[in-house]
Amino acid sequence: MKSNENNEHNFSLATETKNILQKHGIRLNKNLGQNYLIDDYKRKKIINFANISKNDTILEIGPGIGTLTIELSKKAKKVVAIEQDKKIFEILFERIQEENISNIELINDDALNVEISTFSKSNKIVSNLPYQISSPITFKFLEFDFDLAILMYQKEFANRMIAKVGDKNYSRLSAMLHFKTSIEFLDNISPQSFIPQPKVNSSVVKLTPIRNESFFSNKTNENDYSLICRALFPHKNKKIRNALIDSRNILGYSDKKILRDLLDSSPELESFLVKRVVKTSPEEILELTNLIKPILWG
Ligand SMILES: C[S@@+](CC[C@H](N)C(=O)[O-])C[C@H]1O[C@@H](n2cnc3c(N)ncnc32)[C@H](O)[C@@H]1O
Repeated sequence: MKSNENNEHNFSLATETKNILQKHGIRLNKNLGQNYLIDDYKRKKIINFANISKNDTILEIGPGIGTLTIELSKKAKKVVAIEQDKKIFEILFERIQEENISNIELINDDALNVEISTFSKSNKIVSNLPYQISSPITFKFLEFDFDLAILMYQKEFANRMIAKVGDKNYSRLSAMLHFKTSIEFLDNISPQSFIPQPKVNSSVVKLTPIRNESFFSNKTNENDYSLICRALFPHKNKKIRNALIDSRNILGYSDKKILRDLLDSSPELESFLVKRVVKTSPEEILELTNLIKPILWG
């Protein structure tokens, strides 16, 4: 077992990465999530998970000095890579020129500010994400029509994405992602696979968007569902009735008694109100949203 684990690492990338950073006098910036992959074995695995062909255009957020980017460009038709850090962008730009690579489009910007039309040039996403933007960038991905995404997140975040109803990690994130994408755990990556070593473990997951959006009917749009999730999940171990009352401001009620009386006077809500949030599936939250909407907001 131990020797297998050791075979699962190959740090040949470490010297190359350190040399590039040293040559340009770069000190990596923790605030930008700059932990660079130095494990060649894990790099190969991540790229293989994406099953890339010459028809694929790959979106990469945070290419850094090109650790994944250059390998991706050898397999894909094109790579669109968005790097926020100007100095790091320049290093990668220079590498691409020196190696005469013509199929990487490199953009120097905050990925959260880049138009979705730029994202949608790609059909696959492969990224070792900057963890500080995990949530907004994941929701941004879900605004366009891609085939699959292979993404690295902080392990705890990945666990919250994957968690099912009743799990201790079941969260607003799990409930929000549930109707939009299927999520598969692929691999764990330990801090030794990066420089500098992060204080957290990482996981690689695969997202496959769910394209049938009929679950959000005219009656209940996604915003209503999202609002109810925002109200429920800060109190996920409480019963729905108490969670809603505690989150009355989110629901637009300042008076506790008015909201409590409204909820208690609605027989159709009765069976929901006594359930614990953590035991309520996304389908049930959707049903609750449908019922509660006319009661709370007319
Ligand atoms: C975890 S590192 C990954 C680097 C490289 N892909 C690797 O695997 O070694 C994340 C990269 O994202 C960049 N970054 C951070 N915030 C960003 C943002 N909002 N938009 C685009 N790039 C960002 C950082 O500068 C850093 O280079």
